[in-house]
Amino acid sequence: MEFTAIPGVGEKTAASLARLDDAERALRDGDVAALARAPGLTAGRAAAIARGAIRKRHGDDGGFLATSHTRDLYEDVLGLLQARTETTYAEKRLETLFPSTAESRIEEVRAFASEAMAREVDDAVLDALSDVAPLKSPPTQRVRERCLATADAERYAETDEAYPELSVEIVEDGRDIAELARSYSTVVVIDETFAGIDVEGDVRVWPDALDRPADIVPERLLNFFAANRSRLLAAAEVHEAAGMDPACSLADLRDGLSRVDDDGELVGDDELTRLTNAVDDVSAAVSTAESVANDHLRDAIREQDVTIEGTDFLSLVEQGARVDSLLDRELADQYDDALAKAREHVVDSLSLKSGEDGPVERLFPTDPTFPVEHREDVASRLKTELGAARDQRAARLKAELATDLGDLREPVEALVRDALERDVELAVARFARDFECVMPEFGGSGFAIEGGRSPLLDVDFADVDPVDYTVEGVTLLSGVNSGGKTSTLDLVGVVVLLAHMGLPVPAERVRLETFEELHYYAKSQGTLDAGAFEATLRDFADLTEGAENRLVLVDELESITEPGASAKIIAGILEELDGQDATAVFVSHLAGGIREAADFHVAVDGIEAVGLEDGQLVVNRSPVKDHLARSTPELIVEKLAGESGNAFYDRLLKKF
Ligand SMILES: Nc1ncnc2c1ncn2[C@@H]1O[C@H](COP(=O)(O)OP(=O)(O)OP(=O)(O)O)[C@@H](O)[C@H]1O
Repeated sequence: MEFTAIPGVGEKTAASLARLDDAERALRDGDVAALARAPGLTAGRAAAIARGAIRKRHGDDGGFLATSHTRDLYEDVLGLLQARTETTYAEKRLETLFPSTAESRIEEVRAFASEAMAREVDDAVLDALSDVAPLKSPPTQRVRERCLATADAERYAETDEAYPELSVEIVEDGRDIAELARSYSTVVVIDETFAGIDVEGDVRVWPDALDRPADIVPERLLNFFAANRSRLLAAAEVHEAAGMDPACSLADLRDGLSRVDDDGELVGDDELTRLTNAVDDVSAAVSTAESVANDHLRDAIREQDVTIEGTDFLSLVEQGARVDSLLDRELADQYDDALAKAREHVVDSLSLKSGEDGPVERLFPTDPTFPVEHREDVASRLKTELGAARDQRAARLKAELATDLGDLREPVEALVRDALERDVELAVARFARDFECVMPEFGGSGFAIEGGRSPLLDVDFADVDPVDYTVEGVTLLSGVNSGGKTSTLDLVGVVVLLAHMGLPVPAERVRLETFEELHYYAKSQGTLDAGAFEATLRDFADLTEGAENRLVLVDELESITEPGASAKIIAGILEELDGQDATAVFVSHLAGGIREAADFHVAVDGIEAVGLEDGQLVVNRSPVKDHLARSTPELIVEKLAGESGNAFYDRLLKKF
């Protein structure tokens, strides 16, 4: 695949994507986590690239979000979905859902969303999901006790790249290999020519070394699983709690993970623990054994009546305190006992097995001496032999575990991905549940919303009054202050955006046209100066051109300039739109003036106050079709006219 063909992907990003193993799959699935593994790509950029790839696949030019306010509204809608995720992955993945004009794309997401809405939202699943994250690659860890060797300079580079954990050594002959075997516990020679070589030490000739990472560096797999332990266990839990079909045996996964600690070291093997402890305890055991022997001898000497011949006594006096011969003669048996006790202590405290205690025999001098001192070279030999036994066992166990984990390496990617994707589905399911959504139907012209409730209102969703609103063609929306005109435009915008994203909408029923563009203009913050007015007018001039089936939502455009001029401008824009088959809703308090200025019959809908209750307006939130709603001042004057006997209010009311 030509990555540069994706909108927004240049040469540099394409090169980065090419370094991924599974870029095409990741682009197809919108797998932002996998894309973000490409060097230099952030999760946000990965989502943008995934969007570009989707657009390209569906032939969508990406023009739906036509104004900055439309884009803001999309961000708000996306935020509501993202707030219902447990994982950062799902948060980013939701960014690959965008309003599209391509029917195939809308259909694709609708199929996904319909399935998602059927998912049960279970707290245990959400709990487990909060600990799931994309699998990470732990940093390369050097392994110092093993090396690779080759006489072939070409294979050297390849091997060095394949095994960054190990030293790769260039050798010329058997002597070089023997030399390496003295420095490393294990030497793996990768050249066939050395097959059958006979040198001392652990030397293996594996010409297929490049295909055997689990044998050569089992640590790689162990570290990977150790680093991802909590993510993997959480993904396993998600599968169980949600009753999903896991990509690998969860029992095997848990068993494998129980055999390695967080540092990638083996755990759970008693024999390895015994050997590891023995190596660590050799010095302490030997020194305690020495004390045991000396204590025994001291007691024995104390209790012994020593008869000493005159010549011996003379010799002692003349030669200094050499008592060895005396000990030999008088306490030979006791000395043997002392050594036996000392050796026994070493064997017992290190839990040595037969075959491992060879050096222990030679640990103390057999000729009687006092105080007894151990032989350091023998103690160190004991430590080296135990260390070698430990390393061999660890290497064998690591290789066995790496083989078991190796079988799980690929499936766990899918295991975690499936769990993360479930979070995306559950976000959609929770959104649909929280805002009582239905799947909209596409067809006809304009839109028809029944029982729509905006999730963006500043009141609790439970307190939002349902709104019915149908528009075909171009219409003005009039209504009392704070009646809900802006909220109605927001509702229409939200419903249309969600529908074009392929998602369910917060309403009882919705039918709508497949729009090409959504132009939404928010209320301007007040009268503009001449320059700003000109710029705004240019913006609106753009509105009069563009895709035929566009939806235009404009909130109180009149505030940009004085009412008379505003009415004319709005009338002019409406005329253009009316002639182009666009759908448009313009919120305005100037319906009368606009009608007068327009050269076609402008439809006016109205959000009406049905009365005043305790000084508060009681509003029917659903716009009434073809009805110019009375304004708040009119309602208040009417109220005063009815309540007080002052004829002024009656006269005033007639002016409305
Ligand atoms: N459908 C609804 N259900 C419940 N409350 C609503 C609904 N629509 C609007 N409101 C409430 O009315 C307030 C005013 O709504 P909104 O700003 O949409 O009115 P408006 O008609 O645009 O006002 P203005 O004429 O001042 O521009 C909202 O902040 C909200 O509290």
